[in-house]
Amino acid sequence: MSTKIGLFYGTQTGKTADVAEMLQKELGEDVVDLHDIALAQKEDLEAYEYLIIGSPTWNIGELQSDWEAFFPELDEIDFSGKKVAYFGVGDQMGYPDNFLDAMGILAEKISERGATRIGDWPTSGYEFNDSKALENGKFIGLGIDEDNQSDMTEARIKTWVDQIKKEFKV
Ligand SMILES: Cc1cc2nc3c(=O)[nH]c(=O)nc-3n(C[C@H](O)[C@H](O)[C@H](O)COP(=O)(O)O)c2cc1C
Repeated sequence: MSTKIGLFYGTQTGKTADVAEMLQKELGEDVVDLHDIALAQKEDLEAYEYLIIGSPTWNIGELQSDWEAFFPELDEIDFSGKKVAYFGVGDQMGYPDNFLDAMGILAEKISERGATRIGDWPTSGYEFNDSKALENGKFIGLGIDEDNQSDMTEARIKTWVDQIKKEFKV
């Protein structure tokens, strides 16, 4: 089992890939392996005890298409004993009723398969109506909005990385 963190992301127009790279830089290139889910196999996820999962939301409340294609395979992975953190990329002004839904859809499935979730994130500083990524009044992972709040991305990443470092104990 690798002691590194496996970061798996999907992206349509590159924004989630950019955020994935920023997270890797902040956590350390020797600590994080980046994987585009479009090219990943289930064995790639199985190899890590610590995972970060990232997806933008597309088509009003849907997973990004490569995550959608991979989604049935999640049912074949045993996530018990794995710690998983999530980040979502979305547009709170354009899609206020479905902000970051994909992050919630992935976390629900992966938690169902036995994973321990880390990396909750406050909703203050965002304006939206509803999201599938909410639990007990918090986001279940980091929320990034490159369409409306790109100036906040760097600080959000820094704060979240400090937090998950402690929660992962890396
Ligand atoms: C047709 C369309 C539908 C979208 N639907 C949502 C949505 O339901 N919720 C959301 O938060 N963002 C939504 N977005 C915004 C994207 O998630 C956002 O632009 C994101 O940065 C794209 O990431 P990517 O470049 O990694 O694909 C949508 C964008 C488009 C163009």
